[in-house]
Amino acid sequence: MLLVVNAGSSSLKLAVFDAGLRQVAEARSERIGAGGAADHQAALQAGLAEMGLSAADLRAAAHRVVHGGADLIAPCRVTPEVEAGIDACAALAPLHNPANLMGIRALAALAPDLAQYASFDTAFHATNPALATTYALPLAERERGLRRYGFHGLSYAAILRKLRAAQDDLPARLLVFHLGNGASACAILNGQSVATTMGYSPLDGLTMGSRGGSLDPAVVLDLARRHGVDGAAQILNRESGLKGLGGAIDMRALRGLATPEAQFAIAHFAYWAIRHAGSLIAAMGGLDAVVFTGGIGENDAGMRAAILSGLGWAGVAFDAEANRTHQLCLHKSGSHVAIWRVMADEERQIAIEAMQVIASEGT
Ligand SMILES: Nc1ncnc2c1ncn2[C@@H]1O[C@H](COP(=O)(O)OP(=O)(O)O)[C@@H](O)[C@H]1O
Ligand SMILES: CC(=O)OP(=O)(O)O
Ligand SMILES: [Mg+2]
Repeated sequence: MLLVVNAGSSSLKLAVFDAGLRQVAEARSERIGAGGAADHQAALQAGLAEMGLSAADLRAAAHRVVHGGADLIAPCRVTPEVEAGIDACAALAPLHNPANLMGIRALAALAPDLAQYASFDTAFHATNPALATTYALPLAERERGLRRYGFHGLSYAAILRKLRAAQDDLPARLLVFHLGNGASACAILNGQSVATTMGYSPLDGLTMGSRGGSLDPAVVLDLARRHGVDGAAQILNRESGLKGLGGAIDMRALRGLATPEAQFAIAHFAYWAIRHAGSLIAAMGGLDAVVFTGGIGENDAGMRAAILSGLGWAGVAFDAEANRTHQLCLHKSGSHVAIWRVMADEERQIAIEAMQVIASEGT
């Protein structure tokens, strides 16, 4: 059996797949270190116990790793070198990579002989052209790896897999919104990522739960001068976005608040999703289909309606009743653009990728 570990900064999602890629168990723990499990190792142990499994039952484990940098662009076995590579990217994804490493190390402590694999959120965007990934910075800075990478790639890859399974032809120009706690959008042209809203780190792009999305770099300089680099990082990663504007990270909580600030935060989220969509549609030279995924994209009909209403100019016409009742197909008949709601499926994607690596090892 294959254990998939999706370790977040304060959460741990586990899923277990059998050799036929059937999901046979899952467990989720939240608020690690803040009222939940004491640490990731305790959460892992509790999760395995909840699923009635011990480390001895497992054939392998596979992890979501958010930032793989320029080198880690394909799923692989976790070796000391790979661990060092993940560690080297930790400063670029401070909410994610340290937690991903904790998951890997916690499991290694429980089961030292277990084969572990990693899949990278950045890998899907390795097809972006240099024009899209290059920051117009001096060569010496670019050579240090300052460039756009993009994230949520496991979710985007899962969407393509599901669309391919459901229909013969992929739409040529596909815009996907992954709207969860972290949020991004991606332009997928002929099945390949060509542009995405996140950049060097998962801070860029859309308004998010506690990250503000795109802003003028001079704002970062100002924050760093006033609060120091660590203080600025704290503000940008944990105190901005919906939390900074509306007082709650969580979209459901924000909708419950119903204050003018909360309303403004929700409107800001939709407005910037539409603005960034315009840029992504331009990068593809038009639009044939839109997909929503992630906790907000899948469940918040009001947010979908707000974003789709702002994309009428691109030929998007949605069926309000289908949207309100969370159908999988949301376009009006006659819409030039198809609109679908697709469940995020990062865990199965990680399992599939790990199985492919295992098969290529011939073990
Ligand atoms: N029914 C719902 N209505 C509005 N927002 C929702 C709903 N269900 C979940 N969400 C939002 O989805 C977000 C979490 O998305 P999710 O993809 O689970 O996050 P993560 O990035 O941590 O995996 C939160 O803002 C949460 O409030
Ligand atoms: C990359 C990223 O932002 O991930 P998440 O949505 O899980 O925070
Ligand atoms: Mg997520």
